[in-house]
Amino acid sequence: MPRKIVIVGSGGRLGAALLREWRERGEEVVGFNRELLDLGDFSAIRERLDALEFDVLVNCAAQTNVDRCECEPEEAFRVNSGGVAALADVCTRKKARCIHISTDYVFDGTKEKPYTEDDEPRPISKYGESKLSGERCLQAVSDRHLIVRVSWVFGPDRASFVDQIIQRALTQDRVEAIADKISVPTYTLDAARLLWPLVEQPEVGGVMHLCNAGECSWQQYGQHALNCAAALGMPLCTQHVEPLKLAEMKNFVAARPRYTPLATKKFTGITGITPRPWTEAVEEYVRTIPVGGASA
Ligand SMILES: NC(=O)C1=CN([C@@H]2O[C@H](COP(=O)(O)OP(=O)(O)OC[C@H]3O[C@@H](n4cnc5c(N)ncnc54)[C@H](OP(=O)(O)O)[C@@H]3O)[C@@H](O)[C@H]2O)C=CC1
Ligand SMILES: Cc1cn([C@H]2C[C@H](O)[C@@H](COP(=O)(O)OP(=O)(O)O[C@H]3O[C@@H](C)C(=O)[C@@H](O)[C@H]3O)O2)c(=O)[nH]c1=O
Repeated sequence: MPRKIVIVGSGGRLGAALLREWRERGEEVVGFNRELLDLGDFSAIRERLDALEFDVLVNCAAQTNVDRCECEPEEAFRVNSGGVAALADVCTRKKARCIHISTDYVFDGTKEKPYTEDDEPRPISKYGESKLSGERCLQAVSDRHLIVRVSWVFGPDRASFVDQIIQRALTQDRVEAIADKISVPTYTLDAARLLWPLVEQPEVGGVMHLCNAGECSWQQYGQHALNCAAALGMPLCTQHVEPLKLAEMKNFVAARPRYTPLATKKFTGITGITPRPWTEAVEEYVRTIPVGGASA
């Protein structure tokens, strides 16, 4: 029987990539962007989705502005937790599977080895708390549903740290990034390829970590992006990313965890696939950016 897939958050960085990539594979995929479906409007969620037939719903929508979540926790919980509960309810009633995207920010970052799915989440920001609460809403209704935690998402559908750092180096002599905060980038086009086997395995539920391989600081991530841009002949004003300390980021409202690489052993055990290194993914992505500069 052909699968019908709904993507919620199809206007975002990850959701837009999943919609396009999976449609290109010939899959039947319907997307809801924020205009079509507001996650804070629980009755609209019921009305829109009850009227649709689908087998799998992938939720990529979230309030992802970490500092805004800290200042507006009610909105953060309404969208990142209440909205997820409403989606889970619709999916459970329709006997559809919900694949919900979550984050490395559910962890406090005090560990010294990559976080596994068995590690206890302990968020240190309202964003992290609201995302963990969303996970728990999903887990409360059915263990058929799947939570996929990703980290440092980048890709062609919305500018992110890679684009910002290249843009800065194209216009400024000095570029800085935080050197004492470590995680793993996740390329949206790789995520589209890697998530597909999980869509095809309805028996896989619970929590799963998924990101590219390796780990880096924000400075190393930015430095690699600049190395790739320089190798492509982009007219950079500087090719070096200077180190900053997390404690120096006085404009950050929310606390950020220091060390949140995600271990992907469980994913590899289930699918037989090892994600490629983040360095290769960044290199491929930077090649797609026009030589004149990154998108805004
Ligand atoms: N970005 C990252 O580095 C990381 C992201 N994640 C998680 O991955 C997922 C995808 O993130 P990503 O694609 O990068 O983020 P984006 O911010 O690009 O996408 C999120 C989408 O959700 C939409 N949205 C926000 N509020 C609402 C609402 N009330 N109702 C409906 N839609 C809403 C946004 O709308 P609009 O287009 O109007 O902004 C946006 O299109 C999220 O669950 C996020 O928590 C996890 C780890 C890292
Ligand atoms: C990394 C960095 C960011 N910034 C700025 C850029 C941006 O405006 C602001 C916050 O940066 P980021 O958005 O990259 O960082 P942050 O908001 O912490 O990003 C998070 O997003 C959420 C959705 C997640 O789930 C996390 O995994 C993580 O990717 O700080 C710097 O000025 N210097 C830096 O070195």
